[in-house]
Amino acid sequence: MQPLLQVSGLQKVFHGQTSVDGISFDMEQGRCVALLGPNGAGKTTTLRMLAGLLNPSQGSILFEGKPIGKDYRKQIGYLPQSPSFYNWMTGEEYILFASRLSGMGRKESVGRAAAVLEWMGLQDAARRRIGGYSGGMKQRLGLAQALVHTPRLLLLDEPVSALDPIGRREIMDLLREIGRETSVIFSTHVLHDAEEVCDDIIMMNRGRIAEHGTLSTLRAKYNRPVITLRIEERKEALQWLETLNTRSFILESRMEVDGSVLLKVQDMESARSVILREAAEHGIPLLRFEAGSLSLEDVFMEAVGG
Ligand SMILES: Nc1ncnc2c1ncn2[C@@H]1O[C@H](COP(=O)(O)OP(=O)(O)OP(=O)(O)O)[C@@H](O)[C@H]1O
Repeated sequence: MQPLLQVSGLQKVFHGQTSVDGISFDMEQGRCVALLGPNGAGKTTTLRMLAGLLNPSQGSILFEGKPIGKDYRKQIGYLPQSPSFYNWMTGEEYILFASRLSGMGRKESVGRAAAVLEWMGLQDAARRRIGGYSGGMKQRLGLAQALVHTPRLLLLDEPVSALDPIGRREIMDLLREIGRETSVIFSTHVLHDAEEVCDDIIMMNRGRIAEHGTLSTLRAKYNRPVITLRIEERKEALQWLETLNTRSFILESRMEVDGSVLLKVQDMESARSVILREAAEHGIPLLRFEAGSLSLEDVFMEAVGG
């Protein structure tokens, strides 16, 4: 099947500074893709190029196999990071305005605006001025605006980052629903949000793709055994921990915020038996011993060099 989107060597340079540095990826129809990365990674710039709002310095974007052209804007819905609204308009007027801008006829606009406002839970507020909406309501209105013309691809720039926990939950629940009906790319710097709604993750850092794959392939790829250990802070125990760090079966160790030590090990079975045997022999007061594997959070931190 032909990918919905084929991005190849996409680059954006602003005043000699490269913000997006030759990224390439394909996106299948019906997928939800999270563009995940820290501040300044190039997510907004990428989304603006994908939305056709910014010309790439180099590279190409093919939508259903064709270069993006005049009609492309009708195929996509875009919600910018900080959408601005006309506060004097009512929600309904704004959505009708957005639908007309996207080329829909008057009659069709009216029906579709009502449907999308209801879907976003704004039917009761539809005749109120946007100036009186909460942050969460404005974001739902932004989603309604992006969805009103039934786009084939929805591009959402950090749709939950400015919201309080309740607003965030509302939008995340809606995103999961929307993802069942439409292909979605949304940017976030929060891994948990990406995991919650998306099938695929593109990890960006410094304008490049650091990792790309489905959640399960990324988890499998980085499925390295780790042991988390916490001991009572006694001199002999701490000395033992220091010697442990120098052993060849430990690939890497890191202190966690709660005082635990996270040990990436070569082989779980042998590492576990050595550590437990030595702890028993030396009478090390273990407070925590946990055998597991790297979380996607660790993968993300590794990929972005955190
Ligand atoms: N219009 C512009 N002119 C000059 N530099 C820009 C412009 N837009 C973005 N940049 C720069 O490009 C880099 C990437 O910015 P971008 O906003 O795409 O990152 P981001 O991943 O979306 O980050 P954030 O989460 O902070 O929004 C940054 O260094 C930014 O300063």
